[in-house]
Amino acid sequence: MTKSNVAQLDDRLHAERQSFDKVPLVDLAPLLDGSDPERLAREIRWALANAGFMYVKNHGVSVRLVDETFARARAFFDLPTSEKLKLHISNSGVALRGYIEVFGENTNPAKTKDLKECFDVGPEWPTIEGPFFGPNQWPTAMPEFQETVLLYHEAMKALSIKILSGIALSLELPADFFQPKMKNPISIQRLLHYPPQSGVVDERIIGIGAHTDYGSLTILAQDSVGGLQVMNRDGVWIEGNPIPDTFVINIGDLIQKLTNDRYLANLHRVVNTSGRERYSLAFFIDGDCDAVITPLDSCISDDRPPRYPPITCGAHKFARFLESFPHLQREHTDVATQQTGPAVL
Ligand SMILES: O=C(O)CCC(=O)C(=O)O
Ligand SMILES: [Fe+2]
Repeated sequence: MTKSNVAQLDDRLHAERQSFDKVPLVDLAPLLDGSDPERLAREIRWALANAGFMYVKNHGVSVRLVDETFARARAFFDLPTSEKLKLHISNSGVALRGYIEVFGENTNPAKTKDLKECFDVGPEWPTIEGPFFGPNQWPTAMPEFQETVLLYHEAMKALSIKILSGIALSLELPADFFQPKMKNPISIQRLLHYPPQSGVVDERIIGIGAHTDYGSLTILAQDSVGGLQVMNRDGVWIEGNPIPDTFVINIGDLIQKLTNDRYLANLHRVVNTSGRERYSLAFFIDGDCDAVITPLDSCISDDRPPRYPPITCGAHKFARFLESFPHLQREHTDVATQQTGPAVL
């Protein structure tokens, strides 16, 4: 555990939380087999209100698929940089798909540069329809890479729908609450590689800078190396050490807004001082591009008026991307804010 020198929860967010010294672990079996969804809802409620993070076990995703996706990711990042740069995200026009080199995206740009490289894929979409829907870029010499990554992305989408049903129950909403706002949701499957840092770590360069995630839900698979850290209410970084056969789940800004701060989109970062290469697979899902997020009635009271104005998923997400992608700052397009008939979340 390390005391933060980077960022703190603001006072309003800080005051309402209970502290934790390890990220809670939640068994998804009672949700998936229907045996005790209420107990699960209570566990999710505690985890998301206080940590914004939880490990999940008994998630039903094949270990083989996870292992295979890690193997494909390693093979991809082992390609020469010149090959990877041919698939650079800036080549995909306004669609945010492809390769991002070390320091190419900085998640906490005022404080740190990100010592990571990554590759982003989304739902297959033949034409460019804005930043979140467009054709993917693929390494043509690796057809098995495309096949496995798309399968993994589908498995994550299916799991996210189940977890979101548990989150809905934890908020005393119907299990299918999120469904009408997720007809064609924004989702990104990201593969990440963190080179190790050795010697004296320059605090201005770390694997991924302190940040909150932008969307609704993130499902993270990490290898055995470690380095993920999550902030508790006292400003202490808690290690999110790898636990075999689990995923790390966290919520992003959109669920914090939806719950009027009852649930926390928490700060996290990666520092890889293990001496080994670290790989992770991060899946992000939001709502439909035009779904409007507005605080739930059940999270509003006289003492707690709405803290967030309504915003569409697409507009929020694109604004956050603009902060962290230098190439977007150069070629800014406001296509994400074009909307068609908003659905209210
Ligand atoms: O690689 C990890 O462990 C965390 C990645 C992450 O926080 C992100 O991509 O938003
Ligand atoms: Fe993150």
